[in-house]
Amino acid sequence: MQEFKHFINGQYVASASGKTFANRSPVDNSLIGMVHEAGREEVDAAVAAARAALAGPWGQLTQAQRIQLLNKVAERINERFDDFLEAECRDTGKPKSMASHIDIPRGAANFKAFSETLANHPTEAFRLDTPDGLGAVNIGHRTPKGVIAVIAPWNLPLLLMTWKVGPALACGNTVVVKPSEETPATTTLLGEVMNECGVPPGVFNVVHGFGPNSAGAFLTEHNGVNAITFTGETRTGEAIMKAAAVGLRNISLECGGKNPAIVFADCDLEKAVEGTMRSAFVNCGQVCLGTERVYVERPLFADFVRRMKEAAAKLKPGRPADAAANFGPLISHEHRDKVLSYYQLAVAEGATVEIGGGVPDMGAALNAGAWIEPTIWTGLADDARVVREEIFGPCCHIRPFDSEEEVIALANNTDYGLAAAIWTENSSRAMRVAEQMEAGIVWVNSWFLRDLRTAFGGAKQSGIGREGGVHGLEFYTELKNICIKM
Ligand SMILES: NC(=O)C1=CN([C@@H]2O[C@H](COP(=O)(O)OP(=O)(O)OC[C@H]3O[C@@H](n4cnc5c(N)ncnc54)[C@H](O)[C@@H]3O)[C@@H](O)[C@H]2O)C=CC1
Ligand SMILES: O=C(O)/C=C/C=C(\O)C(=O)O
Repeated sequence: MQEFKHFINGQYVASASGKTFANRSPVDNSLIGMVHEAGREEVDAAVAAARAALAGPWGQLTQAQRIQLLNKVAERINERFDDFLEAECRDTGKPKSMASHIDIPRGAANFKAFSETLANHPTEAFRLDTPDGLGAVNIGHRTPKGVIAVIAPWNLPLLLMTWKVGPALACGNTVVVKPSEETPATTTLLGEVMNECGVPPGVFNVVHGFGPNSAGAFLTEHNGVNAITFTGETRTGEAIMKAAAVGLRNISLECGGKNPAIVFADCDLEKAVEGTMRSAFVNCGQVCLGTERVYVERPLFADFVRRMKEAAAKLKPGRPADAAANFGPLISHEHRDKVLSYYQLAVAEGATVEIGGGVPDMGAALNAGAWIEPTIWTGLADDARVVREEIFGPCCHIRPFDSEEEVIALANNTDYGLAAAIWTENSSRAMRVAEQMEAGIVWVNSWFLRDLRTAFGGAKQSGIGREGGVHGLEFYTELKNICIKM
């Protein structure tokens, strides 16, 4: 049986308390291994190691040397692709066909993308006139923020953790990562890769555990942490913001969404159905960018619903290694209970269940897993809780609309503002509507098409700040202005 230890100062260490918790497979509830739960002692040690590394060899490296090391990390992840794939799919139950195209390649690419941005980013400079005619020059100088706490979720564990660790390290910071208690494996494995690549001890540290009154809270409350970056639920983001208020530490929050897709009658219907299917059901609907509200122009509505039902009926659940499977389980029984409570609520709120709505019979070998049916509803009111709250499961509500003005108002009628997708062949309309979306990311005729140089983050309750490309520099570095009088 596997044992997941903390990774502190370049070494795997057990918890002094001896406290562990079980990591179970969402596929069949079998025991994957035992995870050590960090107490304050381990969090203190990890933060101390990260602080020491800042002042030690890591702090002495040039930017070019750091970038070289991080490129090596990316290459090593690719060399150990199968190890990462196996670990990620065991923890999450997601199909290997998906993780091998999204999670693991992005896990490696995240270390390269930001290094390139950084290497090509110019320094700000302004010349200032002065009364003596000699002038002054202002030069922007960036330094690392210090020790960054990375609090990561379980839905795309390697991808979302490295999306933060890559830029943090490229900017010269050190990190202490707290992966989700549901998915300890790939973050633990990354420790091995860091050692194999010669990243100095203390630069990358990992502590395992839960949120409140456990590793997550101990880390975010720690006064040796200079800034906190988080992806996960909005309410957790609020708790982290409170912790960060003590000592005025910076935060970057990427939180939930209740993302709309808008399908105009002039769209390419096949592409719109294919894209909306992916956005609602990939990763069993556990993607913060995923679509849970679909608005379809009335002439197309019935046909669109029919096609979505047909496509959803063809989704094939199965074990990660099953090459024919394209639909995994939810992350846990606890999360399935939450999603199923929304399935019941939808019926109570008057939905027509077009397909799904329950738990599939997966057979004796898999029935103990956290399997759930892909579900489509129609007929709910705009103020139904199912239409307003983030469910984070494989489900969406489809509603007709009659005009552009109406659908813009409907799409924006949400507390969240992460992403939106617009399907139309009319590019003027696409731009007009995209500009009016209250969201951090808008896709036109696509979904989850990522260019890592672009800004990523949410409006309203979907987060604070932007990461990606040069935008990450604002969070991961301290900008100092040096004014030189001539
Ligand atoms: N990417 C996203 O937007 C994600 C959204 N979610 C949403 O969150 C819901 C709950 O899932 P969870 O995994 O429980 O999300 P969560 O937001 O509670 O957990 C995410 C991370 O934060 C940590 N954490 C929790 N409370 C904390 C605290 N007080 N201080 C510091 N760290 C803390 C967790 O241990 C985990 O590592 C899901 O049902 C879904 O709606 C979950 C995962 C990802
Ligand atoms: O592509 C990225 O960098 C981030 C994607 C984030 C999600 O899909 C998520 O948080 O669910």
